[in-house]
Amino acid sequence: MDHAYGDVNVLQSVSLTLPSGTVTALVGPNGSGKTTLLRVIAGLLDQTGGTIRHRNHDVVRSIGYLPQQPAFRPGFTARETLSFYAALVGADEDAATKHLERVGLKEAADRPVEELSGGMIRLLGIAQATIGNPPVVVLDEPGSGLDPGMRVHVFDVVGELAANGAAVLLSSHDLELVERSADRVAVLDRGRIASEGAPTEIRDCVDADTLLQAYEATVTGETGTVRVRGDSS
Ligand SMILES: Nc1ncnc2c1ncn2[C@@H]1O[C@H](COP(=O)(O)OP(=O)(O)OP(=O)(O)O)[C@@H](O)[C@H]1O
Repeated sequence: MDHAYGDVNVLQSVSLTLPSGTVTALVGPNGSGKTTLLRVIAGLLDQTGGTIRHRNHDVVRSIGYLPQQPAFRPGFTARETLSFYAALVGADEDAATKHLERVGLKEAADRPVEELSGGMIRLLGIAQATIGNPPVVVLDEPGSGLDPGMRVHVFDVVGELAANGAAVLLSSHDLELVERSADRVAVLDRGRIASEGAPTEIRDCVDADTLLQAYEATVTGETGTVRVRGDSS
């Protein structure tokens, strides 16, 4: 698939298969197009070329999505917020409570969302993305802003979703955690998939010992500079 913002091509000939029961991690430099790709897959942005095919048609909710910066309407508690989303997808209050517990928000369930920390908001976003058990779950940097313990927990939760049959696609800059937890890795570089496969395959491709080494050998560009495509004027 392709995507362009105006006449700036940001995704070019990206082809990705998300098998059920697996976690695929999308990694790549800042500005490489990860968020754009996740938004296209989630149906929030139109692709300018190509097709997306889903195998599951008979479900109330086909895709769950966590945006990079989740935000919730103030004035409601975490539980009320999630119950609202549960009702939208035909799930009940118990499901909302279960999902809050799963992401570690049991004790914060009755706090208004405006009193939650940034990390807690992300956890609520993950609960929101997974309620109704969508067969495809797309998470934009689910571990960002979380403490190390919580980040590992979130990757464990993601692993459980896959174990229950979901196809999960997440973006992350935490290559160590990705190497440990993801079944498959796709390296996006300047809008193209530069490498894709199991972490061991990505490493073997460039004869690297770690995913980080493989990543450094795969992506182009200088460390410390962000490549910007297009003209903002
Ligand atoms: N709404 C927009 N209009 C125009 N250009 C955009 C828009 N959103 C993103 N871009 C550009 O598209 C490119 C890819 O951005 P994107 O947010 O998809 O990257 P990313 O890989 O998710 O980056 P990061 O790791 O920093 O979150 C960048 O060059 C960015 O400047």
